Amino acid sequence: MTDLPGIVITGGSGRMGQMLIGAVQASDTCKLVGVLERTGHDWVGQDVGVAMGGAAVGVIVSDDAVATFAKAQAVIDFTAPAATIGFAELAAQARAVHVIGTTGLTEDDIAKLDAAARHAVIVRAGNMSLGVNLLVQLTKKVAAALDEDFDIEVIEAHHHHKVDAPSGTALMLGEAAAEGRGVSLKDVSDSGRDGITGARQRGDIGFSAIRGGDIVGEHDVLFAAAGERIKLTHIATDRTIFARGALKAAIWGQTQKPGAYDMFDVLGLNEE
Ligand SMILES: NC(=O)c1ccc[n+]([C@@H]2O[C@H](COP(=O)([O-])OP(=O)(O)OC[C@H]3O[C@@H](n4cnc5c(N)ncnc54)[C@H](O)[C@@H]3O)[C@@H](O)[C@H]2O)c1
Ligand SMILES: O=C(O)C1=N[C@H](C(=O)O)CCC1
Repeated sequence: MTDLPGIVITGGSGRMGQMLIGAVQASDTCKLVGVLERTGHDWVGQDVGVAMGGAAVGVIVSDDAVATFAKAQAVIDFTAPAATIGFAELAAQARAVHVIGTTGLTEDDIAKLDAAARHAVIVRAGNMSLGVNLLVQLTKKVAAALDEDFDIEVIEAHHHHKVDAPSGTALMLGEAAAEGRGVSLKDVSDSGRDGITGARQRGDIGFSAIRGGDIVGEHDVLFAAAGERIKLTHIATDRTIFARGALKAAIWGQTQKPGAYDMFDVLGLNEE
């Protein structure tokens, strides 16, 4: 039991943080060694089991990343971009695998993570579920099979607390569609339409975001042509699908060399 990889969960009180704590506690492949929250949060200093409304589990929520990461073989991080960038350097110093689910990262943020991955194992994905990662592959294949007579639109829906758009998943799907078409998403991306936008440009990949209620996460990739439409869909109804993928990544990362990885690597979905 004591040889199991020790996991630290950052942002422990969050929607994903609580889901991840539950998943680690229920797992027989890893153990919970630390939980981090931001300074000033009312969970800091409390036993995490008690903070979550149950019995004490012997793990006190901390706001000291250096001391907490020192106990970890893996840090699972679903927080916010600024926090994640800081954690990457500290996880690398602690030689802990850094599993990143945080979305809304800029190109500059990703460059910083790639720099940290020269010395550390980092697994990052905008969506850690098996279903979405399969959908990404399907999207690439369908986009490669169709020409620009088919307009590609990525439509996503999430709960009303979500702060970033397009979602990390929508961007993964858009990247896959662009790759299938042999173009760069940067050159064809069309998001945030409002007002007199002009007609749709042939070859563009469009994004639309819906925010409402408690929607966990829904994604459609629409291929629309004259006379026919194809729609690929993923619907998440339970956040455990993301936690399951993140735990898998944390365990998988234990045997990898430093580098920047994604869930395709973890799930063995990379094509030859
Ligand atoms: N990749 C995936 O599969 C996946 C799935 C779900 C959510 N997400 C992403 O995960 C992130 C979190 O989502 P959520 O719904 O759990 O959000 P949330 O707001 O419920 O939780 C975020 C938590 O991070 C904490 N936090 C922020 N800064 C911190 C810091 N410096 N130190 C410690 N803790 C800090 C907050 O206090 C909060 O508890 C978002 O970016 C979301 O898009 C990714
Ligand atoms: O709830 C969220 O926030 C989610 N974020 C990820 C994204 O941005 O795609 C994955 C789905 C849930």
